[in-house]
Amino acid sequence: MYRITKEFHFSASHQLSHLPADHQCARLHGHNYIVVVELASAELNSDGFVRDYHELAPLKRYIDDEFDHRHLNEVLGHDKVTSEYLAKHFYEWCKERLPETSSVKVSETPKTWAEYRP
Ligand SMILES: Nc1nc2c(c(=O)[nH]1)N=C([C@H](O)[C@H](O)COP(=O)(O)OP(=O)(O)OP(=O)(O)O)CN2
Ligand SMILES: [Zn+2]
Repeated sequence: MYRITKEFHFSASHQLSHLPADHQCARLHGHNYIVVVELASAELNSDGFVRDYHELAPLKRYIDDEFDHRHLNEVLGHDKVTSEYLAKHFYEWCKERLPETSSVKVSETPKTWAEYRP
């Protein structure tokens, strides 16, 4: 199996309002998010690619237009804007457009990663 990844960055605010009021993440705050999309295939295409990295450009546009410098509770329309939910959201967006999508990882801080891999 061949696997490729590409990384995307955005900055956004969120508020995990469902958490107890004394939890730090119940307060409005922000992160410099990193999204890593993985694509997998048993075969390479005639160019020797799983998929040309350039074909992930629509994801960059989607992130820049809809997520960068925005409030994620508004973007996703709910308050459980965790990295787990974001990973699933980006996985589903990519899978619809790029069937080789195999997982998405999201980082909120230099020490944390959440992955969605069905
Ligand atoms: N499983 C998850 N746990 C938490 C998430 C999440 O998305 N998934 N999110 C948060 C907060 O939004 C935020 O990311 C805080 O993370 P945390 O690592 O607790 O923050 P710190 O940088 O302050 O951690 P320290 O290492 O303690 O300084 C919380 N949990
Ligand atoms: Zn947070």
